Amino acid sequence: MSPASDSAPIAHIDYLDGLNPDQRRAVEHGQDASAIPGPLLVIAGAGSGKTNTLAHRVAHLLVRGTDPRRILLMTFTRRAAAEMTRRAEAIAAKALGANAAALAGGLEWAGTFHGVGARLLREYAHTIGLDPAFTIHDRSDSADLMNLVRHEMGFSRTEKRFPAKATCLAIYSRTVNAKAGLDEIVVRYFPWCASWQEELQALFAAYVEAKQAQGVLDYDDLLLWWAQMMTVPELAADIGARFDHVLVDEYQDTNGLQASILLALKPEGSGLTVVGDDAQSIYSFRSADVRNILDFPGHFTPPARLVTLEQNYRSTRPILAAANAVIDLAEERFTKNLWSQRGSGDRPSIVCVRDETDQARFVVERILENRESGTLLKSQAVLFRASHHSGPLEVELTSRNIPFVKFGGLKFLEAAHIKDVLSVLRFAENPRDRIAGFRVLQLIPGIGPANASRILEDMASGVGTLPAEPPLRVSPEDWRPFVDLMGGLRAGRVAWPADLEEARRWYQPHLDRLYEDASVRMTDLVQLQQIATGYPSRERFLTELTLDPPQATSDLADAPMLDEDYLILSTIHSAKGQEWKSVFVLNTVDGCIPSDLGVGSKDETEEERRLLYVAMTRARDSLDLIVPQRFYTSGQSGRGDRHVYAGRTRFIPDTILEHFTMTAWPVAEETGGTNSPITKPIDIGERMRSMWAQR
Ligand SMILES: Nc1ncnc2c1ncn2[C@@H]1O[C@H](COP(=O)(O)OP(=O)(O)OP(=O)(O)O)[C@@H](O)[C@H]1O
Repeated sequence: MSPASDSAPIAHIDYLDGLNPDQRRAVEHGQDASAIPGPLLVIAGAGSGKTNTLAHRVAHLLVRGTDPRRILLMTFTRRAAAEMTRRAEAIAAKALGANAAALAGGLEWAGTFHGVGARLLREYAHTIGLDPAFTIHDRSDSADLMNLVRHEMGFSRTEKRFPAKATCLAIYSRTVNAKAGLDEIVVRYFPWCASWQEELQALFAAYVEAKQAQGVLDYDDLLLWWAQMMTVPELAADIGARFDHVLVDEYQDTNGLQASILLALKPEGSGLTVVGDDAQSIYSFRSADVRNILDFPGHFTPPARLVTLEQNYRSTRPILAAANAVIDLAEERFTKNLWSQRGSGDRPSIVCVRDETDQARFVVERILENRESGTLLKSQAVLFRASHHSGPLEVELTSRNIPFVKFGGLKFLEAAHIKDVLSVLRFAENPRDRIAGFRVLQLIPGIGPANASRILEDMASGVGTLPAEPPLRVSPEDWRPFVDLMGGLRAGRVAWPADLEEARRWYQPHLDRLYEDASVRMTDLVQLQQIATGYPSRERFLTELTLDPPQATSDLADAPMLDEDYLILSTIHSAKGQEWKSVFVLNTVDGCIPSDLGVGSKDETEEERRLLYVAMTRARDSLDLIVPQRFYTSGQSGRGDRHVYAGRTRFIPDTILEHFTMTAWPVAEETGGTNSPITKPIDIGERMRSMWAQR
């Protein structure tokens, strides 16, 4: 098998016409070979058409006759998978015309690593000793179970404070995802927990046992179990043989486990395509390892073919030049400098403002000006490092009646009433799931933690069903409807999604009793029901909602709301893969980017630099980086105007300032000061220094 020659003349194929030569090389990789092609790594710089290229590659495979069911496509979010599928199928359908019926059934193996893992584990459950009805714990459920085990082992009563449940879970998760030893992870990332290593080891062993006894898997398990399954040669061969092509998007944000799964699926790399940009690797806190992408070619003999996409279609030249200057200061990377044909435009601005209140006022003013001159709110985005950075802006937007949607940080599924109803369904799906059962039982008047524990223990050691007679201190009127509901849900008395309606009806009186704002919460539950209609079964609903919860208020909105115009607020992490005409970055100061928490090690600092790069490369035409000069410190009442001064981010040192325009806001007249016609600050400091310059 010989890979397509890079110099081969490009044949005319209509649907590939819009691609540039590099994109086309990636799309057509291996098409001349009679066998499945060898591995391909596409390094796609920001805005270079990664999504476009991957969608065309999948479409091209379909057009050339690959069975869609034999394509495994893994993306970072389920939403990205859906979008990629839609685009690939549309391109292929257009190319195939009347023959497009062959696509029916579609790309059924498109999803996230976790989602695909969950599906394979259910299919192979019997072979690997797993209950196929396992339920999946989200992070907060996992932390609750960790806490329960921690408590049962007596660690919560130790004299010296044992690490909190969230820390325990973070240590556990890092260790398994990075495929590293506990000692290594503790010493490197959690040195203050070093004296607890033995206890942590015992805790994690008990946590794993508890999960198995209850038939639950946490997020990490979906990868861990899958990776373990792939170490059995017969299973690895069987699963690998189901797919001719395995394509992975955003490869820079995969972790060691994901890489090992991929290599086990396709040890020779045949049919393997991974796409990513090492300069945009920003998820190491989830154990993503930029080395995965850097080391990918060398896993194979001969090494994977490398195609690099460097033409940026998104940003104007000055924006790209500034972003290039920022990432140029980074250490190791594949990506060379991106270039753009998108004419000239303004250089990005660094806007100094007094504080966060002025920052919010500045942003709102500019956004409204942009709207006046024809840029929809939807084409503008405000990005920030941490969800809480947008607080003052949200206040300003609300008071001025400007609609906005916030990505990242919305905790719809963590709201108590949503969790209550989902727990009812989960408990029905898997009566061994103690965390779900513990939550649901305590909704019933008269049942507290001790009573709930006892009922669950009796269930675990007995027949596995709820007792028909009410437990002590519980009235039959409260108990019987619950037993009846659970029995019905277990037996599948009504079809999905009507069982969610049943659960909600049972929950209604409890909601009214437990919450003052029951009617507001009810609206959320109605929304949950609406979301449910999009899933084929209860199991798929629970699995996918847990794995890829709605990210933003817009994910939950009704269709009419989506037609309206609204501003986008987003954490930089959640802005990944998106683009807007006009982008504002809040708090471009040291302490925010890089975050105080992100400057422990050189690797962490490098990742913060990439975060700024990701933020900057989201902009098409205009980019404002805002630098508040001072921040009010909270929690210090009675001392008046307490604040700290902040400096411009270290990632934009003086040496690259030539790529930016420096401005200040408000200009003097707006502060009620002088009526100076000067709108840009004069560098008096420079004049002072030049007085002493050697001549
Ligand atoms: N061959 C092409 N010709 C014209 N425009 C293109 C081409 N390829 C991609 N584009 C446009 O470039 C922009 C960026 O594409 P896309 O979102 O696929 O980039 P990306 O590589 O995924 O970016 P990032 O990694 O920064 O999120 C889009 O507006 C897309 O329509």
